[in-house]
Amino acid sequence: MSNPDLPQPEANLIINVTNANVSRRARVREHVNPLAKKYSTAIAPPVWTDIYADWSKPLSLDIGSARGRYILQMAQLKPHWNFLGLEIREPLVDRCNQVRDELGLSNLHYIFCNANVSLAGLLSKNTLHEVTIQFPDPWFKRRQQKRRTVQPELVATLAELLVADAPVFLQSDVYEVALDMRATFEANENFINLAGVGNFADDHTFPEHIATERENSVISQGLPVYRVYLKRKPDDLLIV
Ligand SMILES: C[S@@+](CC[C@H](N)C(=O)[O-])C[C@H]1O[C@@H](n2cnc3c(N)ncnc32)[C@H](O)[C@@H]1O
Repeated sequence: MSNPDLPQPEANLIINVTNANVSRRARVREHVNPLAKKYSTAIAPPVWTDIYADWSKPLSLDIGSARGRYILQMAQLKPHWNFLGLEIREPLVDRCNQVRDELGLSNLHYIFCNANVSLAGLLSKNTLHEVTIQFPDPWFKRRQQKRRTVQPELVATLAELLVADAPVFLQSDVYEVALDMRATFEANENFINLAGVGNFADDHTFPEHIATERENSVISQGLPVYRVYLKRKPDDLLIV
């Protein structure tokens, strides 16, 4: 596997991500353990109306936003939406918000936090319109799998925060991780796998998608990507 922190091919880059702001890369650790004590405290939610120019726009959440390029581009492609990235490596978040400011984007924000600890307290119920979890850290060893981002508690939180019919898009190049993410969402009765239970999604099922950094790297190496596309059930079918 290539190191996602190294510069990756940018064949699909169509949006304003200048060489200047791409090349000033923050130095960061490759992985952090989300179960470490220093990541165990939930952060206080910001005042959202201070963060976004228009908080009434639909909100798209990217969990594990890393260097932030995916939502940086999506925020420019879809100015009628707000975009939020959650990332556990603080220097990346600082750099992302700096780039956001340089580009003057008022519909984009990144927060340093452990999503597994902080997400539940960050947003109110039914305020989230879309979520993406793309190429999460794989944590291959069995004893380390509790460190994976997609856990039943996170999925239950998302079921509460998402609006009815909101899309959920998951991707991984690691088959076991994709299976695990799919099974964890399918085990929660508030989500429907649009490809049918036990299936992965076809290639381009998620609307208006721009490839992430990791996705570009994997595709350029000719490796497979496993995708899961789900929807949060309508409210009248919600199980609480
Ligand atoms: C392999 S990178 C994928 C980056 C990006 N989504 C992409 O597709 O290019 C996974 C990211 O998730 C972050 N991460 C891991 N656990 C996290 C957690 N509990 N909360 C927030 N971010 C987390 C990691 O620091 C890393 O930046």
